[in-house]
Amino acid sequence: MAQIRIRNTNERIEGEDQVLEFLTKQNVLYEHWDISKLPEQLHNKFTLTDEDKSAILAAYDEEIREIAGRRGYKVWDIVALSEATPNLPEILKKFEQVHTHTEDEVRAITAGRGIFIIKGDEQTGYFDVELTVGDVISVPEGQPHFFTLMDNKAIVAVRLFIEPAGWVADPFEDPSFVK
Ligand SMILES: CSCCC(=O)/C(O)=C/O
Ligand SMILES: [Fe+2]
Ligand code: NI
Repeated sequence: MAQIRIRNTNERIEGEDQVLEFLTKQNVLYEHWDISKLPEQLHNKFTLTDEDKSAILAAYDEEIREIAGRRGYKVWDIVALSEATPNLPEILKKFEQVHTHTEDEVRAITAGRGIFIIKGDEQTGYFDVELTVGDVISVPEGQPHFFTLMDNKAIVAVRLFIEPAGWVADPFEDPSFVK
């Protein structure tokens, strides 16, 4: 279950209802998928074969098609990051720049952990969403954010897109943001 840390105040928000209420107020979709649907051998696997990726997409086919139908996503795939990922530092450098997308950024975490740092409303400022397995998040189009890994340095997520071109990030210069 996700936990929130508001960067300006260091306030933490925990608990399903409180996290859902906070993220909903910030226009960030937050849902859950049942992690027990994932074949056990994939629960902590971060270097995935194409068969592994197909098995994850098959395990969650119903959930994928339901959210895709509800929110208009057309394509989906798997992203897996770990210390075994070639060029991980370069990949993370890109993800760790504040950026926006011209469509929702939808991620369903199926293994590991990761943090989305999202620009909230004027009063809130930037907040961390610490995601774990089963968490599903959608950062709305145009909302400034960035992503980084947590201490375990590994994550697997289902990504859903409207645009077949997939992941396109537009850098967002934010003088108000200090890392
Ligand atoms: C685990 S999802 C990788 C991060 C990503 O795709 C993105 O756009 C971050 O903002
Ligand atoms: Fe992004
Ligand atoms: Ni398990």
